Amino acid sequence: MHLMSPSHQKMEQILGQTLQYSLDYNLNVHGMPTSGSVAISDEELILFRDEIAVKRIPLQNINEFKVVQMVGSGALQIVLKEKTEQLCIFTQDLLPVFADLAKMLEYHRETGVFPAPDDEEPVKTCPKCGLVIPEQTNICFHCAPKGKYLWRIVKLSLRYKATLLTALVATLIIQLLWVVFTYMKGLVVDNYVTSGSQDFTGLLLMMGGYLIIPLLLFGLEYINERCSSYTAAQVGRDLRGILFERIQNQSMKNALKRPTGEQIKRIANDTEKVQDFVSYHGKEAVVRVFSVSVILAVMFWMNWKLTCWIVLPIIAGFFFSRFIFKRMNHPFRINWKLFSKMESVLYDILSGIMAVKVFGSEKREIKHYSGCSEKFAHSMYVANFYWFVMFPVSTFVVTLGEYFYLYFGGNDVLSGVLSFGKMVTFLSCIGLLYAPLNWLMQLPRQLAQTAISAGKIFEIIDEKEDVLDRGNAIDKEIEGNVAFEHVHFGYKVYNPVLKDINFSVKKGEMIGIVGPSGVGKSTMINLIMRLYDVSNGQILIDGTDIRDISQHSLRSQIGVVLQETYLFDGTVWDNLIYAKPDATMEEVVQAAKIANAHDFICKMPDGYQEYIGSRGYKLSGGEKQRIAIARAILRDPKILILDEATASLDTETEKMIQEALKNLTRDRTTFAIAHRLSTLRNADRLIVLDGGRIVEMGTHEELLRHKSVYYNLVMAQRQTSKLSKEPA
Ligand SMILES: Nc1ncnc2c1ncn2[C@@H]1O[C@H](COP(=O)(O)OP(=O)(O)OP(=O)(O)O)[C@@H](O)[C@H]1O
Repeated sequence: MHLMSPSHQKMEQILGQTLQYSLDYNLNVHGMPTSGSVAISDEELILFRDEIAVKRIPLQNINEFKVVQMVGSGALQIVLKEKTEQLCIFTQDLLPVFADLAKMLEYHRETGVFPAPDDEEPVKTCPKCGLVIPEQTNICFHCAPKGKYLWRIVKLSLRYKATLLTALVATLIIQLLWVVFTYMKGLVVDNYVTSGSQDFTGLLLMMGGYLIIPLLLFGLEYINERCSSYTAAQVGRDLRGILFERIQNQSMKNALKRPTGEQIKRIANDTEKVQDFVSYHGKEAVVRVFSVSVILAVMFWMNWKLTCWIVLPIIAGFFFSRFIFKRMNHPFRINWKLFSKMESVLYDILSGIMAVKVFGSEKREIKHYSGCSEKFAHSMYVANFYWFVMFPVSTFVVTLGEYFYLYFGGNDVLSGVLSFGKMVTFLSCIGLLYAPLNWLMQLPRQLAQTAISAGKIFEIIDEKEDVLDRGNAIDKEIEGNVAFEHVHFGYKVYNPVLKDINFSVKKGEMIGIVGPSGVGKSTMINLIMRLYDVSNGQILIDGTDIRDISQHSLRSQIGVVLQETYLFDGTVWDNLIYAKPDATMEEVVQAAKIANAHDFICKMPDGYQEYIGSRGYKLSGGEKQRIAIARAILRDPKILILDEATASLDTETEKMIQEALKNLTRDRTTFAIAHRLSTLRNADRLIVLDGGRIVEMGTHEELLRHKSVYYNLVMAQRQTSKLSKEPA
């Protein structure tokens, strides 16, 4: 449930009835902070103030719900029979949430149905803390279980148990060897230096034995580095693979809700952070904790009283870092967001470099990007501020132990309780102890960053898909009969674009879809391709609901030519065979010939192997379009979709492309959208949309005779064409 205040259940208890929605407002009439909620049950709207129901209005008495924007705030209003009443006021950030609530209530008023919050996500608030979840995320980062994310990374790394454990064991042995090495130093001092034994041979043997340790350390370091790097590289690869696959398979709705730059950041940058954690920080954390435990055990064994003086400040330091760590998450989250924003802006500017140049907005974009960069730099400083405080304070607190030791240990040596060699060994142990401790004190910063990156990765991986293959979905060879039965659709369920659409098309028919801009023509073909699922009703292909056909099978039998053809960075050949990777040379050339593309391809210096650059920038609009048609021909689709396929072309090129399209549409079910109505004159039938509904259907001549919406559109276009001297 998304429209649910944190006190939703409590309000249900107070009222003794189930609530459909509830939302908290936060300002009183004077604009001062207050706490209250608006709750909607099946029958009533109830206004709560400080958990007391202060107003109850039957829904049937309300004629309209609306949200008005004020200076820095907003208000929810209801229109009753005689008056308009302001129900509550809230801060600007809650405006979208309340606007969604108002739309959903309007939808209920018109249809009697409460849009199910699980069908749609108009507003997302965390049920635990009540904070609004940002639109492009599905989790509340305030409450997200950071430890769980880190644990999932560990589990992923366990796929490479052998190398991971080898690295871990090698590092543990390295740490142990350092302890032995240090202990031996004390033995040398006590037995050979301060004892006055004059045993030079013994000293030499001892030093010889010493040499084995650095040699072992060398070998173990090599094993450790090799295994760690290997494991990290594999985990990074796996994570990028899983994430990329997930992003590829997500629905259009999910794909569009995050800026591209942000998705790139997640795949490239966040997986790298996780990789660093696996290769270094995660494993080292285990090893350093182990080292600290072993060294402390040795020290307690040697002299527990002196060790206590060392341990007390460490405990104080530990609690201090814990306190700071909790406060570091929020600034690092902001820092992540600003970095992601900076990447998105960069991606947007670079992708639209043509528009930037055309509008001469270089300076504006430089300022725009610098602004983002500046904010990011500031957030980095703020995020690290806690760290600047924590690190020196913790280091000071922890090293106090060394001062205590020097004083009390020195007293013991002077009073003969402790040997000088033991004191040296103990001092070395303190040195050994502080090295991992210092490292561990830096860990919170790394953990905070890794947990945020891991959270962002798992957020996408765990995302609930809204367009899924049904359990019994089949791969079906389709013929091309299409039927819409009572189809309703809205990108937001309470904001319908298409309403009760009914028609059926026989295989091989050509259907033109016409209507004013924004009426839902492209939406209709998006539904045929199942880029979105209908909100109500069904679309049948050869009598089967398209939700029962696997998405791969369905889309592989649909060909699309859009107004804006997307060509990938590569050669003409690469782009042509994108539609059919196993196409032969003959098939490709044949398709290019039918699409009237072969001649211009052959005129290019490298012919089919000509490199056409990013988005095919070396080609003209008409050439790109003919490549797109050749691609559609190669695919040999049963259903063809032409969305403004000739809109941006001059008359000469359009003629050429119309010819190519005629070849393409033969014997295929075709849905064509075109604003230039003359291009649809030959369609078998035209579907005319207005206000989200089909208002007319028939041939060009029939609809002209009908003298209604289509007739008016044609006349209006003829009028404009006369002025511009273009064919209508
Ligand atoms: N991904 C989307 N998310 C939310 N709303 C959308 C989305 N795509 C389109 N819309 C809205 O749906 C409505 C129908 O859009 P659609 O593109 O289907 O219209 P159209 O008839 O094809 O328009 P045009 O002729 O201008 O291309 C518009 O109000 C549009 O703003």
